[in-house]
Amino acid sequence: MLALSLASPCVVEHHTIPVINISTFSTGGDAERSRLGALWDTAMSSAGFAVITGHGVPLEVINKLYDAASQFFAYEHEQKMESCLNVGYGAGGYVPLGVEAVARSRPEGADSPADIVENLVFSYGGDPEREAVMPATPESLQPAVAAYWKHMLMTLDALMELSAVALHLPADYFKDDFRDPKNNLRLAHYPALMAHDAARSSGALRYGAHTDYTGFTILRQDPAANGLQAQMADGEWVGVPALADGLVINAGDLIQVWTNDRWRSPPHRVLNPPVGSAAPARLSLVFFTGPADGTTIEALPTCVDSETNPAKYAPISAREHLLGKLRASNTDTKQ
Ligand SMILES: O=C(O)CCC(=O)C(=O)O
Ligand SMILES: [Fe+2]
Repeated sequence: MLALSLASPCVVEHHTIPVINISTFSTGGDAERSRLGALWDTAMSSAGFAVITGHGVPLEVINKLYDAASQFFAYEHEQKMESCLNVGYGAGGYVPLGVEAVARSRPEGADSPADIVENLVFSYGGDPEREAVMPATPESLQPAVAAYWKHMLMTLDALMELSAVALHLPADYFKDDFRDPKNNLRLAHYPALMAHDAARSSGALRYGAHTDYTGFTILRQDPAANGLQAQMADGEWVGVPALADGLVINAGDLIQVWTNDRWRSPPHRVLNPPVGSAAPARLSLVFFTGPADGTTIEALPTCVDSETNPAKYAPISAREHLLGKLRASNTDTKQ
């Protein structure tokens, strides 16, 4: 089917990102669960991206985090830097503009400029005792992170069960590996851009082309400012719809390795709005997920066959894999 690009109205796209309503997965009978599983398998095998609706995360929970994060990013630079660990992206806390260059995580992007983004990152559910940094203000931030995280865990459980059904594995196949999952919440603020902003003419993107490193990413794309594009297997870049009631899901590298290339970890990027017109700020709520650190990632039993489809990757622990990616993607790689 042909569809007009969201990013550029002049470009005709040959692919589209599937939108899947998963509301009947938990309550439906076997036939309905298999139907959704088949849709999921097709989405992850082709685009590696889908937009889910009917996910059950209340809009109020999403909006509270969006509002609290917006308040944080509106603070003066000095105040935000009080939450910065100065160790690059990956350790938690505030990461100012100029530090992250995500495209450097791929060999073809080794010389990429820094992304036009600042981040606030959490790794432990917003628990002030465990987070490396939990900003004291705005006061609404900590409870908003904790509530959002709780709903992300429920969404993650549903996605892993849906994936098991899609791959013809027992529905609880991933339960043990996700009892103590390794998740991160990245609040990503792409500042408003002036019509002829210097960063834009230097070739920098809001977020350079990359793949995500671990399991599924659950992304709340700003409904007021799209810009996310996914790359299809034939090289075409396709706009990912920013639906107010949708969550964008994409498979990360560990999913591709785990499924022995049955599912794709697709490159994706956040384009700048066209030069010449001012662009509003954009705020993404990005929840990266993955199995427990010690999980060995090797071809799932339904994705490998010693004769017809041998394993393509050497086994690797989830932790080793993530550390390698993080080392490559900070502008100061010594950190
Ligand atoms: O902000 C977005 O839309 C995408 C962010 C992203 O790709 C990421 O955080 O890995
Ligand atoms: Fe990403």
